[in-house]
Amino acid sequence: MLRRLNHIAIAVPNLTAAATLYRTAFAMEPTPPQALPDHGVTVSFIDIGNTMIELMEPLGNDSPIRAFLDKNPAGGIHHLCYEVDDIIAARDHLRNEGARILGDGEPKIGAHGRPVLFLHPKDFNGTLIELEQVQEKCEAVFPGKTGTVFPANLRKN
Ligand SMILES: CC[C@@H](C(=O)O)C(=O)SCCNC(=O)CCNC(=O)[C@H](O)C(C)(C)COP(=O)(O)OP(=O)(O)OC[C@H]1O[C@@H](n2cnc3c(N)ncnc32)[C@H](O)[C@@H]1OP(=O)(O)O
Ligand SMILES: [Co+2]
Repeated sequence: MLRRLNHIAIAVPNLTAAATLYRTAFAMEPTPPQALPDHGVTVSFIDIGNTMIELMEPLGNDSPIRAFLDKNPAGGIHHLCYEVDDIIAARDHLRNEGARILGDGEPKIGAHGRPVLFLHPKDFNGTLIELEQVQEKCEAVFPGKTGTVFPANLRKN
């Protein structure tokens, strides 16, 4: 079911400081900050070739990463994002296997303009998992919305 690792997400208390760290320490250029109010985060991505790093800062009072940062004030690895061919088929299979799908169970458009879902970390060895549908099937899940917010420099397919 799983294809490539799309990104590793790191929750950070300050996105500007984290971007500066990656720029100076690793000579990598993060994408400009992208505010995603529907997800309660502001993100920057760093393409390292075989995957991406997602730096995330809380946005708004109800940010889903707020409690995580309260427990890890300096930041930390927050989730892994795997690509899948068909997010609805993956969700239904995982639900049948007993996994909890977070939120209302319906995919939302993620940072790359593709449908995403999250799986409860307690069902996956303490690891929060994001599933992201690969580009070619997006149109079937969200007609007309494919690629609307996906930065051209991060398109893989
Ligand atoms: C930018 C868009 C998108 C993309 O396209 O890339 C994103 O990445 S958005 C990223 C942010 N969005 C989300 O994380 C959505 C899904 N997350 C959630 O629904 C919640 O964060 C959560 C996973 C249900 C946790 O809820 P929270 O209220 O923060 O904590 P709880 O107390 O309910 O946690 C229960 C339990 O789980 C442990 N936990 C929490 N977060 C993580 C984590 N990231 N990794 C591993 N474990 C985690 C938490 O410690 C609790 O454990 P116990 O203390 O043992 O009870
Ligand atoms: Co993510």
